[in-house]
Formats: sequence, structure tokens, C-alpha cells
Amino acid sequence: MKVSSGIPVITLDGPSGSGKGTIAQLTAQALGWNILDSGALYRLTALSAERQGVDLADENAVAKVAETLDVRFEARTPGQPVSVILMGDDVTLEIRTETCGAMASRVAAYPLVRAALLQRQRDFQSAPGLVADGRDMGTVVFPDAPCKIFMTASAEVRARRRYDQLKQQGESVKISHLLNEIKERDERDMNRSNAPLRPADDAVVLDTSDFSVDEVLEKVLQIWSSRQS
Ligand SMILES: Nc1ncnc2c1ncn2[C@@H]1O[C@H](COP(=O)(O)OP(=O)(O)OP(=O)(O)O)[C@@H](O)[C@H]1O
Ligand SMILES: Nc1ccn([C@H]2C[C@H](O)[C@@H](COP(=O)(O)O)O2)c(=O)n1
Repeated sequence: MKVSSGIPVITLDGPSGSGKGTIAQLTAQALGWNILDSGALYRLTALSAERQGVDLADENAVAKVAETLDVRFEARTPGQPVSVILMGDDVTLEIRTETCGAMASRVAAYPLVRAALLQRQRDFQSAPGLVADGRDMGTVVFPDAPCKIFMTASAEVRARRRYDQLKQQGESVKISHLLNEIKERDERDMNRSNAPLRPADDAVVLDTSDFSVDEVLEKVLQIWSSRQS
């Protein structure tokens, strides 16, 4: 099984809403690297299982879905937003809903599902480099990555960010509801027995609560630069 190939990887792990996806995108763009949105694979597994009428409580059946996931990530330029195509159907927006995120968190707790998606994630490691965003990028998927960052922010700040994001998209939700969902998701992601959400021992922990996107990006690029000198 391929783990390390000498191609550099920056891992960005952290809880929901900490800004990993946004920063992964901008970092990949700044460096001209490839990107792995590992959460999308769990979201796609959940969505595909639901579409096929698979019971999400059946670990073996959901793992089969993960093993045979027919998905394409279409990126025109490295670092630019990608379209996500599931069995020929563009599901880029559908996988981003809160409902799909909650289903993803549920199937992500299954060891068989995690095992089924492991090599698929490692296969994203290609030249000139990879920015990998998720929950276990630094601990399990790319344990040899030269630069590991664990992004955090208070649950309140993350709920506010999500609220602003959904409002911008024209969705009306209560911030108290989002806060509860975030706390529930954190609880499930941190307390599962397999690959729980936690910083790798050699990760830099970055609390983004009081920083803008631009400030976080600058810090991530500084951390990467410091790893090279
Ligand atoms: N430092 C920041 N300051 C303000 N807003 C931010 C910051 N970082 C991210 N955001 C905003 O917060 C929202 C959530 O960010 P993002 O989707 O990147 O988080 P995430 O950690 O990838 O979440 P998930 O794991 O649920 O996909 C987005 O609208 C993004 O623009
Ligand atoms: N490496 C990963 C990535 C994601 N998950 C789980 C945890 C989340 O609740 C869910 C959706 O992730 P998101 O798109 O919000 O980053 O998938 C995981 O367990 N491991």
C-alpha cells in the first residue's frame, strides 16, 4: 500500500466550520498544488448509499458503497473549485447540505467505510504536492506528511460562520440550531473509536477564531515555509 512517495503533503485537519476547506483551496491555489477534500468522499458515500436505498445502519452494505464509489472530481485548474460527479450526476451542491454532512458523519464512524476509502485518498498524492483536508489526514491517511496543521475555532464562531454562509446562499436557519448540530457532530467525530478527530502529535494547532481568512492563509503558508528551511 502506497503511503509516502516523496511528494509533499500539507494536512489540514479540524472540526466542522474551522475553515479547512476554504484554507485548503487557497493554499493549493497559492502553491499550484492538488487538493483532497476527504470529507466529500464520506458525503458521497452517504449520498450514494441513500440513493441506492442502502440502510445507513448496515456497516457492511455502506462499506460496499464506499468501495465501489463511482466519482469524478473535475478541476479545470489546480486549486480552483472542483465539480463533483457521482455516477455521471453533478452533486457538487447536494453534498454540501447540513443533512448530507450529518449522514456523512454517521457513515464515517464505520471502520469498514474508513478502510474502503483509505487508498482512494492516498492516490490523490501527486506532483507537485497535495493539500489534504479532513479529520485524520495527519494521523492516519498521510502520517509522514512534512507539514501538519490542526485548525480549530470555538463552536460559537464556527456556528456564526456557517450561519453567514447559509444566509448568503439564501437559506434561513437558526444559529442556535447550527450550534447544536456543530456540537453533536464534534462529539461524534471526536469520540468514535476509529480515527477520531484529534491533532497528530507533530501537528501545529492553529486557533482561527480571531483571524480572517487572509490571516489564516498567511499563517499556513508561513508554517509550510518554515518546514522547508
Ligand atoms: N478565518 C475565517 N474567518 C471568517 N470566516 C471564515 C474563516 N474561515 C472560514 N470561514 C468561513 O466559514 C465557513 C466554513 O468554512 P469551511 O467550509 O472552510 O470550513 P470547514 O472546516 O471546511 O468545514 P466542514 O468540515 O464542515 O466542511 C465558510 O463560509 C468560510 O468562508
Ligand atoms: N477525513 C475525514 C473527513 C471527513 N470525515 C467525516 C466527518 C464529518 O462529519 C463528515 C463530513 O466532513 P466535512 O465535509 O464536513 O469535512 O465526514 C471524517 O470522518 N474523516
